[in-house]
Amino acid sequence: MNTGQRVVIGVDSSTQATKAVAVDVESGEVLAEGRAAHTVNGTGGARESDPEQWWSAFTEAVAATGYADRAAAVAVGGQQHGLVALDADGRPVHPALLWNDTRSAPQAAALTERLGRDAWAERTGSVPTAAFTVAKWAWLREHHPEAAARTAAVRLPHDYLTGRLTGSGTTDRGDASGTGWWGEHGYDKEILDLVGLDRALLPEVVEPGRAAGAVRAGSPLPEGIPVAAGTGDNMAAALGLGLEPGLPVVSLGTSGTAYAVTRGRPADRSGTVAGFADASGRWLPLACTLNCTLAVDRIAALLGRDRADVEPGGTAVVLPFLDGERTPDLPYASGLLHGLRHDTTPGQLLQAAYDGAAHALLTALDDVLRHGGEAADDAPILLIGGGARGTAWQDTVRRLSGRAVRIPRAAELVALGAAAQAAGLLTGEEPAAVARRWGTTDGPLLDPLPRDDEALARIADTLLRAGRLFEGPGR
Ligand SMILES: Nc1ncnc2c1ncn2[C@@H]1O[C@H](COP(=O)(O)OP(=O)(O)O)[C@@H](O)[C@H]1O
Ligand SMILES: O=C(CO)[C@@H](O)[C@H](O)COP(=O)(O)O
Repeated sequence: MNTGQRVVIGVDSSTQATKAVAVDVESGEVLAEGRAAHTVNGTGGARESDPEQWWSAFTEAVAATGYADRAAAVAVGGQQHGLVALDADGRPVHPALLWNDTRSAPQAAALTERLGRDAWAERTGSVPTAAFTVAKWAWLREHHPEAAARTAAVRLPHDYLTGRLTGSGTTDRGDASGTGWWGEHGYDKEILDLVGLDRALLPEVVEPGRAAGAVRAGSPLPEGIPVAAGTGDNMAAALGLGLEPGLPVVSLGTSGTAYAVTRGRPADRSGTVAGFADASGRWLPLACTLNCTLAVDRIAALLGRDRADVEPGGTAVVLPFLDGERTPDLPYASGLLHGLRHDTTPGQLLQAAYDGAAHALLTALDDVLRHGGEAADDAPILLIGGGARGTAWQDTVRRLSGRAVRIPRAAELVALGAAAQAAGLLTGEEPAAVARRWGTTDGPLLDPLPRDDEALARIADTLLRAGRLFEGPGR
């Protein structure tokens, strides 16, 4: 063992699992990884998890690295938007309402109507959809008023875990920007009043580069080591990639996301692009879909095929909106198959599911770059998340974007971003600079394929004509 070696732990508490990496601060070598799964409960539009289970998974994944007792600093990246409402003893008053829970769609629509799209985009950077915490809090108040009344603290998933480590209520600008009640100048009192939420229930927003606190007793980590602010998982991945303005990222996981770091503050009144803050003082315009790898894997299973077993050609369109959809904003949608012919093959249907899942992300990419004002038309896409390992996903992104694609060899970029934030506390460097020094984007560059405008047009046309099939109750 190298006794002078400094090790940090970075954690990704995502929808399906917690992943932890132990990283050498100097070289960036990932020394060990740990993982523990979560349960997501709910049918129809409901998606809930037990925050206590996140904490158990956190301790299990961190301990599984084998480096917990040697860690010099730690940070947590977490799934965005989830509502964790705690009572005065720090216990959840209700299971956490996750980012992909669409029951809050009516509340999002009512809130959007109340202030108007322009005001939301101007004040918070985003027009709220069902994903945003503000809509979830409004849903909780409406459907479980007794739980809302008992709430003494409102947290996001990464705030909850950071709070379990430090004993303090903290968040950061990146994750706060996904709530719908935070703007460039802090919490928005008028929006909080609109949803009857007391500012005193919210965590302190820790400045980039500052610590959230120190580890207290009761975790596998050494007492007293610094805990960095942490952030939302997409912001953590941006740190983990050492992202510079103009470089587009597409992440293929439970959610699909397309984003870039920008110097300008985005404000898209159409709502396609969310104007998130990043974790370092810049911005992170981002488009997010609810149906990505899980939906395509489900369709492969229905077809009885391996997920890589795709075939080109045909006229079928699959809109794999198994969970409703957020981009486009169709929370009541379900999956749709159109354009089936006698000669359509199962492999073509599976390819159509990949195309349908990638379509919204890749068409939103230009908007993402434009809304931050730093478009680089021919920059390669950095392709990350579990799906980036699959050749069918890689080829779909190349064919529907017309861009080259780089596949970073580093797999756990959210956890690595959290590790870079923790390392930055020790070395005084910017976390993104730490990640660049670690060479986290190294990996193969795949050439672009000619953009398949025909497939894109076919999907766009089906979406347009499906119209009322995707509408919800009362529309
Ligand atoms: N080799 C692969 N090819 C295609 N998809 C993959 C591959 N390996 C993992 N996946 C997909 O990656 C998903 C998990 O991605 P990940 O980014 O870890 O998820 P999360 O969003 O929960 O962090 C799984 O749903 C799985 O379908
Ligand atoms: O809601 C969003 C982004 O706005 C999602 O990207 C969540 O942050 C969940 O991510 P994963 O579980 O897919 O990592």
